[in-house]
Amino acid sequence: MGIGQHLRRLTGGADRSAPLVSTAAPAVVLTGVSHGYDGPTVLRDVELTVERGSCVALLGENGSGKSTLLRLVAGRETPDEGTVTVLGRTADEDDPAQRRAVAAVLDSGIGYPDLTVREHLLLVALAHGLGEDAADRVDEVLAELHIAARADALPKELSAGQTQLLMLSQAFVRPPAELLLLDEPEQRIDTAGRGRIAARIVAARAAGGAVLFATHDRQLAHEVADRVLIFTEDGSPQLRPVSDADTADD
Ligand SMILES: Nc1ncnc2c1ncn2[C@@H]1O[C@H](COP(=O)(O)OP(=O)(O)OP(=O)(O)O)[C@@H](O)[C@H]1O
Repeated sequence: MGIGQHLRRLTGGADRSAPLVSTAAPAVVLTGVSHGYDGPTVLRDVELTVERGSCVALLGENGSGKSTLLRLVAGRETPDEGTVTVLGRTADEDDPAQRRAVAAVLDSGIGYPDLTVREHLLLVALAHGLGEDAADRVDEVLAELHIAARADALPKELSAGQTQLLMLSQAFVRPPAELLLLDEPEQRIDTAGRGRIAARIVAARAAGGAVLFATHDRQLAHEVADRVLIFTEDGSPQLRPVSDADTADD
């Protein structure tokens, strides 16, 4: 399938008449959120507000619930109890207004095995309305994240780190997101690449976006976040200033 067909499938059903996302509401509000799967409760009575222009790093050991919280905010899961609102609306990844406002990189699955790196990014740029500026924007992001040399490669031809860079590039090639959700963006990325990702997160905040990201890299948290949400075994993460990042078990 070519990029044109993918684009028609991606945008064909979009509801362009959807009301604009509220400009006054905080980027994210969790109220009394509890959630679990088949076993013990993973998140318990979570309260969290993330304002626009701020960045919260989610810290905690493996299995403590960081990805679960991100999926709830992305509207990919519905909490067992409580409410999750994004820009004033109930979190829902199928809400067209939220699809425009939220950029989420939560897993490493590449969407289109038959599209090259450049075509992936072009598809995202066009789907977000960049029109005739799309190709230039793609070139900028390819250069900025140092993957231009692999622009014509298919996903199966990429290294693990290059795959991660492609995933992250999709969040940066579109117009600045009002909310950026990243699950361990640093994974499989070399030191220089981590610096470039840190710069991108800082730029997203400076443009007025909110950022929520899970990480095992406390240094990255110190560089880009203003607060940390420290996950513990009891499922009730604690919000702290970023200066407390080193108290997390991770
Ligand atoms: N789809 C699922 N079905 C059942 N249990 C799940 C599912 N997803 C996550 N879990 C469980 O929920 C708990 C929290 O998982 P989660 O992925 O949120 O942790 P995490 O903090 O992101 O971990 P890591 O640092 O390893 O990525 C774990 O015990 C995990 O096994």
